[in-house]
Amino acid sequence: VTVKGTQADGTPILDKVLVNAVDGSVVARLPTIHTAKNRELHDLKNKTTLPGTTVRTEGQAATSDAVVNNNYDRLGTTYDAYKELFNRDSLDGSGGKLISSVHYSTKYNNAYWNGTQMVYGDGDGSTFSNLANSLDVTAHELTHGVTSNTSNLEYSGESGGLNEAMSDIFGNVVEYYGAGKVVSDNTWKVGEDVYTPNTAGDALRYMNDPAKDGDSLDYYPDYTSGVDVHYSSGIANLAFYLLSQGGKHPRSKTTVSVTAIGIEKAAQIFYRANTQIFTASTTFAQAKQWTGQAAQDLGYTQAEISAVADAWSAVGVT
Ligand SMILES: O=C(NO)[C@]12CC[C@H](CC1)C2
Ligand SMILES: [Zn+2]
Repeated sequence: VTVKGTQADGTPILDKVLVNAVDGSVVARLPTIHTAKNRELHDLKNKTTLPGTTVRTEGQAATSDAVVNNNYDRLGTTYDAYKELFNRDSLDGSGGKLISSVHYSTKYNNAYWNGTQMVYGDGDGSTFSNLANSLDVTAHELTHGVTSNTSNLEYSGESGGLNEAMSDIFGNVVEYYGAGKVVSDNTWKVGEDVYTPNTAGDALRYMNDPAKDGDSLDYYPDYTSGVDVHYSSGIANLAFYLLSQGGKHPRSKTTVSVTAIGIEKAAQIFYRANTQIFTASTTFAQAKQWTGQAAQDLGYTQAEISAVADAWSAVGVT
């Protein structure tokens, strides 16, 4: 591997060449490895016509807007997590741009992926503080981009719940990575760093006890097609939590006891399933089958493969 140059942000552009050991001649040149994070930040200045004014691109210095700088940094951490944990180079696996627009509308209590880019509201200061400052929200939105480039889980019905769950799951896996690969209560809370700034300890959603938010599902038999995808996601969120940490259903909807395999192995299983096996119409039952397949493909032990099935059984996916 030779260094062919450096990116705008100083990271090396690597050139992989195959060299004849006898005379040193180059036999073959392999594709250049993308190493840039490819960030492109826009300021909507509280309007709604995307993408807004370009205010910071990859390698550019910090601006005078802390929200822009924070989101730029969160995107960097998310890029790094996907590269280090899953060897994924950006949304599309080949260095695709990370386009992010902040200050969307006025007092907007939401953030979303529009099929091409991430969009963040400032929050109203009561329900949410600025959502662009949050690592798990940023990684949640970027993961919608990963999902749209891979399984492309349809954003309705059971696949829609799985789509939202992938974003909650990897949003928190990235938060775990950003915390120095340390699991804490926050690892299982969604949006806790920007949700209700005047109330400590609460969160938008709770992966370890989804029903705690008053709306999310934690048991597949309760699922109906009319349930919002942000609530049916709780079924898969809880399965991921139980697979990572072990234990039983927090509200005793089942008595299945799940053996912990740890968050990183659970993340590898769900990442491989979402990016290599899931289809756009994947159901919860297929998610159970295909996360089990992913664990097998990864060469995990029979006990670990069984733990995957147990985690889904624990949330009523038989
Ligand atoms: O699902 C979402 N975005 O795609 C969110 C998750 C946290 C904010 C509120 C709802 C954004
Ligand atoms: Zn979402």
